[in-house]
Formats: sequence, C-alpha cells, structure tokens
Amino acid sequence: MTYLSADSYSHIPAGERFRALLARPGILGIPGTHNGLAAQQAKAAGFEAAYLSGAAMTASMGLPDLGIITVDEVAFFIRQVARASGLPVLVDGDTGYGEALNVMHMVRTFEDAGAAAVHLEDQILPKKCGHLNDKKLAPAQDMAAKVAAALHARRHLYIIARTDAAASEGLDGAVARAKLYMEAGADAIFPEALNTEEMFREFAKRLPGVPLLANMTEFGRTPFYTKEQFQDFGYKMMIWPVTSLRVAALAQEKLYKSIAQDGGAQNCVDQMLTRKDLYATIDYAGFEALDATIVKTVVPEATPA
Ligand SMILES: C[C@](O)(C(=O)O)[C@H](CC(=O)O)C(=O)O
Repeated sequence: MTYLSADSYSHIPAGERFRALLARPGILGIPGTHNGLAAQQAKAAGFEAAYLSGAAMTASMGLPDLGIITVDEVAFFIRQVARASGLPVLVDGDTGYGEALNVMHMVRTFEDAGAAAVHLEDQILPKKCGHLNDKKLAPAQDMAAKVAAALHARRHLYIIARTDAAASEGLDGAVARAKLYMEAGADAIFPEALNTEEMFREFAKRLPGVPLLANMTEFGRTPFYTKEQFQDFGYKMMIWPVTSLRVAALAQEKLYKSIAQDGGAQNCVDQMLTRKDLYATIDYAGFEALDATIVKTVVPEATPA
C-alpha cells in the first residue's frame, strides 16, 4: 500500500512504536538508511527500525559532519525515510543545533517530520565524529539541561543522551555523565567510541537497567562486534550508522570512473538494480493502481454542430 492512502498510516505515534520494539527481549538492530530508498531496502531485508546518521546525511550532501547541517535539512531526510518505509526512525540530533530552546525546536520539528527517537550529544560546536581525536565536551550540567529541555518539548519522541566523554574523561567520566543525563530524564544512553569488549561490558555493568545503544561504525575506534555480541555485552540497541552510504558511495565512485573510461555504463550493468527491481522496491505499480482507482478520465461529450 502506498503512503498516499490514509490507512497506510499507523495511528500509534512513532515514539510509542519504537518503545514497543524495545519492550521485547533482545537487542534492536537499527541500520543506517541515508534516504527513502535505502529505508525501503532495509525494511525489505527485515529491519523494523531505521537510523538517520548525521555523518551519512552530511556526506550525501557533500559536507563534513561538523554540525553545520540545519534542523530543516534533517527534517527533509526524516520525512522521506519515515514516509517511504513507515518504520520508526532514530535520528542523529548532533548537539541539538544550539542551546535549550534550539533543542526544543529540534524535538518539535523532528516529531512533526515523523521521527520516533533522537540522540543528543555532549560535544560543543564544531562537533566531530565521536571516533576522532580532540573532541571538545560541554559541561555535564549544560548537557543535562539540554536533555531536560528535550523532555519538556517532546510528546512521544524517545530521547537518547550520547556521551562522548570516554576519550577525554575515561570510563568513570562517561559513567558519571550518563548517570546525570538519566537523572535529567533521558530514556537511554549512547556511550560513544568505547574501544574494547571490557569497556562495553563495564559501562553496562555500572548502569544496570539503563537501555544502552552501541555504535558499530566502520573505520572508527570500536572493533567489529556482531549484534549478538553487543546483546551479550548488555546493550539494547545498536546502529550501523554510515554503512549504507559507504557501500553506495564506493559503487558510485566505480560507476563514474567506468563511464569516463569506457564512454558509457555498459560494463556496470551487472552491478545495477534493474528497472524492474527498482520499481518493485518503490512500489511503482502500487501508485499507478491507486491512481487508476481514483482518477477516471471524463471524455467530453462531442460539441453539437
Ligand atoms: C553515529 C555518528 O554520529 C553518525 O553521524 O552516524 C558518527 C558515525 C561516524 O562518523 O562514523 C559518530 O560520531 O560515530
């Protein structure tokens, strides 16, 4: 059923649908889906929630992930991913684009665009990928105030507080911040850039009962762990944030080189989604069938001579 039909919509708010997924036993795997088509493909593969990564959104715009994307640009991505897939979407809210009022504006905008959950981090601008060096942290109390502001604005959005403190303040610092953010009302914690199994386990042990998110980004500080391993470490959610963008970007790079070199894309056809499969993914036929049930061409009577 296409998104155009009102009965394709769930009447349950996205945040509540996300909470329901978390209420089940086990870990929730949430793949990065950098546009609506990617979200449809993730759903077809069996995923039940989608992640919108700041790094992937900005890279797809040809920009670095330094906190320069705006709240309305992110809302454009949320709308397409939520609409195309119908999945609850967890969105990277970076630092909240400013202070308390900006965080509240972000929450309202993201909810209105169809988001289910957001994560908000304790870096100051220009923020960086959590796996890079020299990140600058906001005072813990300032971040706690942002979490409280987000709660004040949300109707159903699930609020995850991310702490980037492990690199500069160690595990003790990260745990202390996480506790403060939970006291401020966060629904869950995202400890960023932990780099050993022991760190992941210890963090979880020191925050019993707190839902935790693990980030399995590639080319970062975290070694490759599977969903089953993160579950065993005590984590409730995990993301593969930039993975779809990285794979698609390499395919694109090869394509452009090939067209430039061969004068056409004839040598890449076996790496393409066929027209048939692409149309099936976006339900082209469903839109046409819907149109046929609604639009009936009225042929004008012949004008009397
Ligand atoms: C999770 C993350 O914030 C993102 O934007 O997806 C990034 C991912 C990355 O740059 O690899 C992060 O800071 O970890």
